[in-house]
Amino acid sequence: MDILEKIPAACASNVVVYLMLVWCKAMDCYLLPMLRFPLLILHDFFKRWLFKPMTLQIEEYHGTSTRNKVYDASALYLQSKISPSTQILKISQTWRETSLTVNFANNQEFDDMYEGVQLKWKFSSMSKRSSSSSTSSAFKPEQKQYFELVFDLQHKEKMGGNQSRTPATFQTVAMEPELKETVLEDLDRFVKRKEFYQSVGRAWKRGYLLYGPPGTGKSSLIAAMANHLKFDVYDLQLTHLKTDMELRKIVASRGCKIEKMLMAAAKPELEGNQLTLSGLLNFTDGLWSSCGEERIVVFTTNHKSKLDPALLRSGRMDMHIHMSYCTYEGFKILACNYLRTCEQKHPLFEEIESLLNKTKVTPAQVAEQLMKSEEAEVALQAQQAKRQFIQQFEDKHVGIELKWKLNALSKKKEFEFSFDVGHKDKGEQSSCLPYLMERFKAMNEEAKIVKLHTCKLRWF
Ligand SMILES: Nc1ncnc2c1ncn2[C@@H]1O[C@H](COP(=O)(O)OP(=O)(O)OP(=O)(O)O)[C@@H](O)[C@H]1O
Repeated sequence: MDILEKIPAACASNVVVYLMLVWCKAMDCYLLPMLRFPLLILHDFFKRWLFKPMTLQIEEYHGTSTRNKVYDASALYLQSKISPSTQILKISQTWRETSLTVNFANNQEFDDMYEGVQLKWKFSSMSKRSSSSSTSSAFKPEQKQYFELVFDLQHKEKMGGNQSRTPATFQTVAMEPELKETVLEDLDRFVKRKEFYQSVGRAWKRGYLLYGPPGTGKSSLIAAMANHLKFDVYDLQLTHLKTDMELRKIVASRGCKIEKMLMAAAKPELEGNQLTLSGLLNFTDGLWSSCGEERIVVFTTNHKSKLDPALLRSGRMDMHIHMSYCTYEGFKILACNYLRTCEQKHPLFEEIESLLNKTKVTPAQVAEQLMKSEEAEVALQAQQAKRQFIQQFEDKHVGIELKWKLNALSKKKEFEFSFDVGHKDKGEQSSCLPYLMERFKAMNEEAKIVKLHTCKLRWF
């Protein structure tokens, strides 16, 4: 009886196994091949839908004649990607060459992978129209060659596509606390006021001018501003641009691709390049009107006085921020950054405060000293010692404005003394020594410990 009951169950399980085998066979032989095509289309569709490309363009030349190091490094790297399976290559050999030169062919592509991110490289080369009217002897490449590196936008941070995000923040930038507060408030007010700008019929944009000597933190402040607002920075070295056309192209090609952009444009003095004032004004004004999102432009210069007032007027440069030499307040921030002496006041601070009041030293110079040791004591002593040995002063003598710098750290213990070249006759070397010796006497004690070897004249 028991056996009779089990027979239908065994048959049923056999049938199920048989049906499964038939199903698998059918899937393998008929259904999967039939589904493959629609599945591929679906896969492609979703991939394309989800894939937002980010392209890094790496040109061979920066400006007109300076080679781009990133291009050379990319070319070297991609040489290693040439394999027996590479389908196209450009081969050449001149009469003088003994071996073949292998190069990339136009539009040649390479697939690549970086930390799990799918990459595509593309090489492009195009002939440039040579301007026969040009009389300049400067080197001008006949081919424009560049690589494009494409990856999904979502991997931008990993790929370092956001060049702007340096670690500087408002907390780490050494500047006067009130000025820092004013800049922060101004930025926050600006980003909150989209409707306000619309209601008064103005483009939603703000311009800042950062001016001051090299190494006072202008670039650091730009990074801090971008990090605070989570904006992308587009860095533009105006001295590298040769024509207004190049500037216009930048606005047209890149300007609007970056949402929430902070454009940092360095050195708008227009000295030594062919950009014109109207080109620069069109650029700043055009940048706003061509793009809908909020825009911030920060110009940086070491010489505000050399800028045209038209560029400085409110509406173009709304806020002018003077970045100056290191004050005691700034020093405390740097000491906190580098030595973590944020809460406590080190016994050497008082002496350093009085030395900072007497000398001009940039935050970059202070930071360099503080980096020399992780030990607060050692770094602060180095700081104090350096302040005693490097001193810069400005002075006036027989109606001439003078700058002098005493550097007892350099091997020769030299003393630099400079004045405008127009006063060359009055300031000749023979008369500068007695003048300086007299000034030494009037100086603080630290200056006296330096033995004067040379009086080096520099024209500026
Ligand atoms: N105010 C500052 N606060 C914090 N760090 C600073 C400051 N100024 C300079 N530094 C340090 O010195 C380095 C150089 O400074 P930075 O490039 O910001 O100066 P800069 O004023 O932009 O100079 P340049 O006019 O030559 O472009 C920075 O990387 C930073 O480490």
